[in-house]
Amino acid sequence: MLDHTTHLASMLKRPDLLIERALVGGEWIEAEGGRTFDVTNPARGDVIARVPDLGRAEIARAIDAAHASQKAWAARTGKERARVLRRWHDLMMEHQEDLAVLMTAEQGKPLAESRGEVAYGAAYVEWFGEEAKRVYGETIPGHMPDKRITVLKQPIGVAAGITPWNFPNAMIARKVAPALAAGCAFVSRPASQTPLSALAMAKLAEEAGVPAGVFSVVTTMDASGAGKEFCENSKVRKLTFTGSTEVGRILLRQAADQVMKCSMELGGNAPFIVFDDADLDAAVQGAIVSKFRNNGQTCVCANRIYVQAGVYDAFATKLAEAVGRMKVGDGLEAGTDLGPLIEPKAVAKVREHLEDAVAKGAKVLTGGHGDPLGEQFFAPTIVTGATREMKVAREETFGPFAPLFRFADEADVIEQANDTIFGLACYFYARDLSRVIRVQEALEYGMVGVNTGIISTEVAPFGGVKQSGLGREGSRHGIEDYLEMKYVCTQV
Ligand SMILES: NC(=O)C1=CN([C@@H]2O[C@H](COP(=O)(O)OP(=O)(O)OC[C@H]3O[C@@H](n4cnc5c(N)ncnc54)[C@H](OP(=O)(O)O)[C@@H]3O)[C@@H](O)[C@H]2O)C=CC1
Ligand SMILES: O=C(O)[C@H](O)CS(=O)(=O)O
Repeated sequence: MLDHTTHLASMLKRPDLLIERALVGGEWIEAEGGRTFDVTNPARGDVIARVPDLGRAEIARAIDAAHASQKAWAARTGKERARVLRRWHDLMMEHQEDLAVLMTAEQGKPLAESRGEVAYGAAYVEWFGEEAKRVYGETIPGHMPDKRITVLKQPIGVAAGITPWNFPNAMIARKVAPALAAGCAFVSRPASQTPLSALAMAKLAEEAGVPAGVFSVVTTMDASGAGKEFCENSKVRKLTFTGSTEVGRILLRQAADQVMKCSMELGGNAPFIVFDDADLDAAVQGAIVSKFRNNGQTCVCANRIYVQAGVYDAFATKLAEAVGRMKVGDGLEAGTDLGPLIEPKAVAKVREHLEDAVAKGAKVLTGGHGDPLGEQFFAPTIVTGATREMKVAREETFGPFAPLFRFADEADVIEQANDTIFGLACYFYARDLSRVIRVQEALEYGMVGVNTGIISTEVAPFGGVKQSGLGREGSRHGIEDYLEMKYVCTQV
């Protein structure tokens, strides 16, 4: 008899990558008592998988296995760990299509974006495989004739990660890869909406030679329970989280009891600024990719679009024309630019920000309504006349809603752009060199796109300031969060 997985499995070259088990200590297990939760396709609403709903006892078993296997993994040379990570990268790319189909099925993004995300996640694995060979210590000239000083870098031990649904592959790769490269072991708890990508990645990691216990994936509906186990279990020495600032605060409070090392990639409220000397066509393309990638469901999306008065109308017209050409649809269907939002509450957030803006004087230029395809689809929307009194000026929309704010001059827009508790990404378009230097220095953000709307890459330090997070992921800096520094003073 056909079951709920049949249709999706039939789309895969490797149907065994559609996994309904959790990976705990090298074993693929069901939950105690067979408890499961459904994974649904946000475009169609159908159940595509049922995965184990683990409890804290099973999560603790994964942590125990990580603790038991970590020292042997750390004892391998960086070169040996690099070889395993390279193989994992190669397997992810070899199975890019299957991983992309699984991602679109569970998250909804267009297949082309899913393919891109798989390559992006694999790039982090490749990058940190290379970094595994470059964990350098240092020697320091002694402070006394009979003293010798060295500094060692050693893996922190067991790391635990909680990741969101919006990038179900890359957010895991961006954490697991540096951890394994450093010699740590890792327990991953993916978002309940999108566990399939993580489980498939774990299968390929196993095939690449990651030893049993070094990388576990614990699926559970009890996000809070998983977070508490990670923060309270004395075997865990590192917590890494990507998600909302609200949940980040909860985890930081919980982690404080063990003074646990934390990395936090949290919410954003990115300003996208178009000065009157900008290349308007380039700015429109940058706004499209920054605002509508993943249907606006990224922490680095343009959330507020500021346009200088002299080019406001021209920019608005061009942007509306470009947005009008975007196709809303099922991510698995060719030609789709914008899939469904992840769940009904995400559509409700878009409607809330739209209705609030209109009530406070904004005008809908395009969109502003749902889509006949279903309740989780929403038309890409632009409003003009946005002001700082509106909710969208202070809160992350996380959807296809583009408010255009008009500004007078540089000082005006810098003040508005920085008037937020967030500080993750920002973007601006200008061609005057002095202005570019002044503005990039004045914006209070961890990442700045200058004449570009897409900045994410494994070679650069990704992260925010203020309440957008702690630490950096990617680049040569990203591995430091999984290392401890040890100072050795030797009497000679
Ligand atoms: N910085 C970023 O990249 C992201 C930012 N966001 C922001 O967060 C908002 C809400 O999105 P949402 O997905 O709900 O983000 P959340 O922060 O609520 O969820 C992110 C992850 O944290 C888990 N989680 C939720 N509550 C807890 C808890 N108490 N302890 C431990 N883990 C927990 C979630 O589990 P589960 O989903 O299973 O409940 C999920 O895996 C978005 O609108 C956006 O503003 C969201 C995603 C990514
Ligand atoms: O969490 C996110 O939104 C991602 O970090 C954005 S990106 O790294 O894919 O740009």
